[in-house]
Amino acid sequence: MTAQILDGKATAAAIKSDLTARVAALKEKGVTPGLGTILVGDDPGSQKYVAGKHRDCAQVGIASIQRELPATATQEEIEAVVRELNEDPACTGYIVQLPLPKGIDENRILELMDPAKDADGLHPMNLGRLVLNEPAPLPCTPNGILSLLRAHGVEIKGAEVVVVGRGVTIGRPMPLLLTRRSENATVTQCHTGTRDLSAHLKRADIIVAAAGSPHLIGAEDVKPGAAVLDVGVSRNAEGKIVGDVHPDVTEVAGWISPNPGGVGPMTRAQLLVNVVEAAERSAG
Ligand SMILES: Nc1nc(=O)c2c([nH]1)NC[C@@H]1CN(c3ccc(C(=O)N[C@@H](CCC(=O)O)C(=O)O)cc3)C=[N+]21
Repeated sequence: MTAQILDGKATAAAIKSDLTARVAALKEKGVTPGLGTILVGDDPGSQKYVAGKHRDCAQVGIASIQRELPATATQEEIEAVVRELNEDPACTGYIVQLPLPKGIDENRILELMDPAKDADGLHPMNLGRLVLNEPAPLPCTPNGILSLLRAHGVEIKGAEVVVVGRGVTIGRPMPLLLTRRSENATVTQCHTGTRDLSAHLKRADIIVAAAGSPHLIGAEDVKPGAAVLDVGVSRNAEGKIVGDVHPDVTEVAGWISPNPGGVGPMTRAQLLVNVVEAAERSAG
């Protein structure tokens, strides 16, 4: 058996085409959504992701507001830019590209953001709302994963889902989204402290691999027919993306997200969704 592709590129393109119409409708009401990005330092990966986000914005008609600071920027300098975007009416949503350089208090920066402009869904207020089942912008990668599964008709309701990883952007919020009544999945969260990862993986109908550990998951770990989402982004010596999922998994899985071309484009599409929804809320 060869797994069917969870095509993030195509699904993201469909989301963007829907957003293009919504942005046009907002503009007729006199509202232009604007996405701000704060990029600190010169990590080539981060520069590439941020550039991709602005390319997406141009495609759907969202204005771009780019702020770049050197790797030597101080906590105060970064906070000043956060305050500036909080005040800027042209900026309807923004993100602080993570990770920030060593020595910067990331959580303090995130707390300073206006939660109404939090395009990533990572502000503590919005993560709290997610825990409390209140409406809030949702974290982009977990929400992008759900959109990708839905778009391909993969059943989430009642599924056994194993999430590998406990990072703030994916691993921690992912189970919160999956266990809402609207999704009704059963979730096992695995991490580096898990005793027998393979035993958990073998039971999964859906695997979300967000450990950042190259080729952690092999064909022998996967139940035939399972849906496997490869969220890992490690890089090899040539700078090419190496996922958490070994290529052999294609032979046993029912569904697999390519990497690149799977979850990455969905993350970016979901970011645009958050920006447009925030602008629609403020337009009434
Ligand atoms: N505040 C914040 N929000 C984020 O959402 C955030 C972040 N910080 N820090 C880093 C991670 C990583 N991330 C990716 C987004 C898109 C692709 C993406 O589109 N990847 C392309 C390939 C790009 C390539 O070839 O390098 C793909 O998978 O097809 C990848 C990774 C967002 N992140």
